[in-house]
Formats: sequence, structure tokens, C-alpha cells
Amino acid sequence: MFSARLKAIAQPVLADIENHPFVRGIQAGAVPAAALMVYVEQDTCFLDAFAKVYAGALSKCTTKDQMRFFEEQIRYTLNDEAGAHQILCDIAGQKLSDHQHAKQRPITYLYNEHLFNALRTGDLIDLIAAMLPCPWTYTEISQQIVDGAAPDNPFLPWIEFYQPQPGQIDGSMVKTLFGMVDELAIGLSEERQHEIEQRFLRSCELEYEFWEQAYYQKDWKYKN
Ligand SMILES: Cc1ncc(C[n+]2csc(CCO)c2C)c(N)n1
Repeated sequence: MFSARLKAIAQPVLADIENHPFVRGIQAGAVPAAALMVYVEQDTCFLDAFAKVYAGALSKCTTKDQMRFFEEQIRYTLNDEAGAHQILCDIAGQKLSDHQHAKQRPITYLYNEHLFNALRTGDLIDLIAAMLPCPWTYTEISQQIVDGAAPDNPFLPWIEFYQPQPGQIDGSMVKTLFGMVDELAIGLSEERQHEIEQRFLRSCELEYEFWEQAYYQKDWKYKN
């Protein structure tokens, strides 16, 4: 299966994500407040782009079921993901509304443009491959760290937010996306498969860099 190949090539970067100090900090129950707020601000920019890219995916669908699936994900991304941000703001003692108008930092820009590029230049399978690392790595992270988290860990609600739950972003939604990829990959040339693998792997690396950007508060060097 093509989806198994995607997961296999991404194992090294997934391991690096799971070992990232930001993610390890979530598991240990302590992340510097400044890192949390850069994450929330940049993730707000990311989710806006992600909802638009989902709308682009919807426009490339060939069946009503596919369209309904993306419509549901757009609603979820626009309305429910902020719940995860609220949890992080509460931990950092910050008001969410004070952090929803930030400008994109370099990695957010790169990740968003990587997604928009897949929308512009690819087919539905290219776009899904570029989008999949977002829900895939988060469900993998939450499953990986939930066991080691203490019962009084303030991040538990965040970790549980990304645990499989019916009607939410869950294991089944990730399975649905990988299932679409497998269906759409049938009959594709080696060259096309390689191109799609690259889009997937790049997004995985950008997920890693997104944690890195927030943890070390990386920004543009020159600003006006
Ligand atoms: C950088 C970054 N990557 C992934 C997520 C998680 N996430 C965002 S949208 C979505 C899927 C909705 O269908 C998921 C799982 C995030 N918040 N920020």
C-alpha cells in the first residue's frame, strides 16, 4: 500500500518530532510560556491557511462523500481547533484573543506556502499528501505521550484533544485520508509516486520545524 510507504519514509522525522523538547515538555508538563504563545500565534495563522487549503481540496473532489468529508474538516478547523489553543493559553496565563492577530513567522510562511503550492500545482492526491502530516503527526504524538503523562499534567486536556474521539479529528479521519491516498495512488507512475512522497515528507519536516520555531521563538531577522 502506498500509505504504508508514506508512513515508513517518515519514521525518522516522526521520531525526531516525538523527541523534540517542546513535545517532551508537553509530556513532562512544562513548556516555557513564551514558546507556548509563539505556538498559539503561529498556529492561528496555520489553521487559517489549512481551512482554505481544505476548501481547495473540496474543489478537487470527484464524489459527494469526499466533499462531505472535507466540509466537516473545514468546520472543525475553523471552529474547534481553537479549543486546543485555549488550553495552552490557560497554562501560560494568557488571553487567547490577545494572540490571534500575529504575522506569519518564517516556518509558518514556508509550511502554508508548501500547502498552497500543492493546491496550485497538484492533483487531489498531492494535496492530501501535503496535508496529512498535520493530523497524522498529532494523533501519533498524543498516542505516544499520553502514557507517560502524570495525572496532574496541565497539558492532559491538550493531549486528550488529539486522542481518537468519534466526530472529532481522530484515528478514523487519518485513516480516511490515508485510504483516499491509497485509492488515488492506483496506477500512478514511479515518478508521480516519488513526487507525492516528497510533498508528504516535506510537510512532516515542516511539522518538526514548527515545534522548533515556537520553542526557540525563531522569527524573521529583518523587520520593518
Ligand atoms: C502545525 C500544526 N499541525 C497540526 C495541527 C493539528 N491540526 C490542525 S488542523 C487538523 C486537522 C483537522 O482536520 C489538525 C489535526 C496543528 N494545530 N498545528
